Amino acid sequence: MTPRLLVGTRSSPLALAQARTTAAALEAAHGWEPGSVHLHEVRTTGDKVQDRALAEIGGKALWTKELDQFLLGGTTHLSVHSCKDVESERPDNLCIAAFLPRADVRDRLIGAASIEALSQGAKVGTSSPRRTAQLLRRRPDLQVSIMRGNVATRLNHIASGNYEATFLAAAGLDRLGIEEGRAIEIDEFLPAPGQAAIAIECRKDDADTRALLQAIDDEPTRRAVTAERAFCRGVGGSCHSPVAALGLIEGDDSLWLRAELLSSDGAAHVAGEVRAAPGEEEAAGHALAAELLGRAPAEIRLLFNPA
Ligand SMILES: NCc1[nH]cc(CCC(=O)O)c1CC(=O)O
Repeated sequence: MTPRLLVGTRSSPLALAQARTTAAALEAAHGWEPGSVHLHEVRTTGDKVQDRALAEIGGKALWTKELDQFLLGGTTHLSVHSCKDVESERPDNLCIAAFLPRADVRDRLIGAASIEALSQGAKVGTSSPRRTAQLLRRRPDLQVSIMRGNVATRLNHIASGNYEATFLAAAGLDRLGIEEGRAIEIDEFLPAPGQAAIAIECRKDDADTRALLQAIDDEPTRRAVTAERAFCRGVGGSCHSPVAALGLIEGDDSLWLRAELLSSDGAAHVAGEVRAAPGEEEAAGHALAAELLGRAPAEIRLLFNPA
């Protein structure tokens, strides 16, 4: 069977699960035979480098560059990404044409019943500057060291005692059918911008694919993530910055955006919130970014590069 569409995806188990979900959503929305959307697996820079903190590599577009090349070269029609891993500044000729309905936005703590229950000075593994800062803010005694690899690798590190605990996104664990860990409430650990959302990109000038993707776009997720990403762009943040943001749609249809910036060791912290009417998400994200940067002490400001 000739594929209707070719979907670019990374080949980690989580990426493949997300790509299959996307393919199934497209097939269902358009009444296509199951299996008519095909996957094209792509290895990204982020997949190739396993031994260093990604922040150390410092490169941009670690999880997207190679997928973009297949998309822009016309091999694939669309790319499926964990929205959290998609830089807030993207190539001009690409667009996020659909978001799948967002999953559980919380982080789960693996290896301990709660943050308080971690032993004094425990070694906690994560490569996320946000999780590191949020954790040290509550538990400055802990020793945070870099932990990388896919979800299974990270769980193995805990099982084998290399680290006492780690954090993983509930969304990723759920998509892999893994029940381990305790969810940390968002008041305690505000998630990363875009966490738990799946972003589907295509070429801006590919009207056919855009129309097909329009059918599976989830409006509440789009509104929330648009505000979170605008906030992130406004502060000049990346996956290397201790930044958190979460939008929620409220009963009156307004968007409630909460965000925080931290210093690397969590000692300094600024947080704020804003509400936005439909269509104002982008502006609200930018306004909150300016407000928080304006209030942030120097040790936070130096971590960000506002435009
Ligand atoms: N940075 C890696 C990454 N990108 C997306 C997810 C999980 C799924 C999601 O947030 O959508 C993860 C792993 C994790 O943070 O546990």
